[in-house]
Amino acid sequence: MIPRTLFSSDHEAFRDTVRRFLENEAVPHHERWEEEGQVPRELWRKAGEQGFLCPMVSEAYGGIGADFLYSVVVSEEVSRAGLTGIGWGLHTEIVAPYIEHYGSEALKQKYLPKMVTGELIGAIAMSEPGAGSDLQGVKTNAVKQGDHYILNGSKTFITNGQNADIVIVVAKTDPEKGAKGISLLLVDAGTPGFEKGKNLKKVGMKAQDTSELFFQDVKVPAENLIGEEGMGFIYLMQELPQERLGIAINGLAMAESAFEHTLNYVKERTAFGRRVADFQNTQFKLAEMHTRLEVARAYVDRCLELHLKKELDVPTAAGAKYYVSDLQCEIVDECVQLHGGYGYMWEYPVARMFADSRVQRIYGGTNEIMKTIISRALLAG
Ligand SMILES: Cc1cc2nc3c(=O)[nH]c(=O)nc-3n(C[C@H](O)[C@H](O)[C@H](O)COP(=O)(O)OP(=O)(O)OC[C@H]3O[C@@H](n4cnc5c(N)ncnc54)[C@H](O)[C@@H]3O)c2cc1C
Repeated sequence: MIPRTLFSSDHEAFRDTVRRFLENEAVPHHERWEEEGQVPRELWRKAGEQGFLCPMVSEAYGGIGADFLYSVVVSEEVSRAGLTGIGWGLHTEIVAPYIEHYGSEALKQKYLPKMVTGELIGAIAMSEPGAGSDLQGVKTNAVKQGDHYILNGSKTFITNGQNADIVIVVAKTDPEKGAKGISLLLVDAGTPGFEKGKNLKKVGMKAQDTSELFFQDVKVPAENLIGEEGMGFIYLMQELPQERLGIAINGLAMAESAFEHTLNYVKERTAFGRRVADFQNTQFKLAEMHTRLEVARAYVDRCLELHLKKELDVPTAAGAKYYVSDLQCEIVDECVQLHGGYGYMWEYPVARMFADSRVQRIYGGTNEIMKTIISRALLAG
C-alpha cells in the first residue's frame, strides 16, 4: 500500500469525527431516505453545527477558513459510506465558492453564514431539458428591468433541487453574445414564479433529491447578480475544475470502499469447499483492482496537491474526472461479480454502489466532453 501523504493529524482527527457522525446520524437512516427520495434538512443543520459544511468559507462570513482538504475529508467519508443522498459536496465545493469568489459583499454577508450552519441549502442550475453538454445553448433568460431581472426558463436534473433554499441559475442576459451573454443569478426559493418540479426518479442515488425547476417571470433583485453581467461562462470555467476533481475524489473513495467490502466478502464466502478468495481468478482480480486503485490514488492526490497550490489546470481535472469515474464503474462492477447473487441485492453496499456509480460518467460534464477538453489542449498550438 502506498501511504497517502496529504493529510495532517488534524485532518485525520477531523476524519474520525466525520466518520463517527455519519455512522450514527446517517447510515442507519439512509435506506429510509432512499424511499423518501431525500435527506432531511435536520441532518444538514447537525452537520453545520459540527463544521462539516463550507469549512473553507472565511471567518468573516461564518466559516473557519480551512483548507480544501477538510472538505475532501467530508466528501471521502460520505462516499466511502455510500451515502449518496447527502448533497453537501455540491453545496460546499460548488455553490458557496461562486458566492465567495465572485459575489458582492452584501451577498456574501447575507448567504454564506447560513450556508455554513446548514440553515440554507444551495443548488446550481445549469442544465436544461434542451441543453446539458452544450451549456452555451441554455434558453433560460434574464431581462434587466430597473433594479431587478425578470427570469424565465426551466432547468432539469438539479441536485439538492427539492431541499434548495437558494439556487445559482445560469441564464442568458444577452442572447446575442453567446458565451459572453451568460450570467449567474442567485434566486431565493419562495420567490413568486419560481416553482420546484417533481423529485426525479433515478437509477441510483435514490436519497438524493434531483429536480426540475421552473421560472416564470421571476423578479430577481439586480443585487443578486453574481459578479458581473456576461461573465457567467468565465466563472463557470474557473470553478469547474474543482467540481470535476470533486467527482474524482468521491468516485475513488467509493471504489476503494467497494473493494474493501469485496476483500472481506471473498474471505468469508465459500464455494466448492473453498473460500472464494482461494480461487486464482479472485486473487488476480483483487490484485488488478488494488493496483488500478493505487495508480488512480496517486493521480488524484497529485491533482489535489496541485489544486491546493491553485495550479490544477482544466484538462488535468477533466482527466481525473473521466479516468476515475470510468474506473469506479469497472471496479464496482467487478466487486458485484465477486459477490455473486448477493452483489445484486440492494442490502449489500456493492449493489447500491453499482447503481450509484453510473451517473458519475455523466454529470459534471460527460466523459466525452472531458475527452474533448483534454484533446483540445493537446492539439492546441
Ligand atoms: C443525477 C444527476 C445530477 C445532476 N446534477 C446537476 C446539477 O446539480 N446541476 C446541473 O446544472 N446539472 C446537473 N446534472 C446534469 C448533467 O450535468 C447533464 O446531464 C450532463 O452535463 C449531460 O447533459 P445532457 O444530459 O443534456 O446530455 P447531452 O448533452 O444531450 O449528451 C447526450 C450524449 O451526447 C454526448 N455528447 C454531447 N456533446 C458531445 C460532443 N461535443 N462530443 C461528443 N459527445 C457529445 C454526451 O457525452 C452524451 O453521451 C445532473 C445530472 C444527473 C443525472
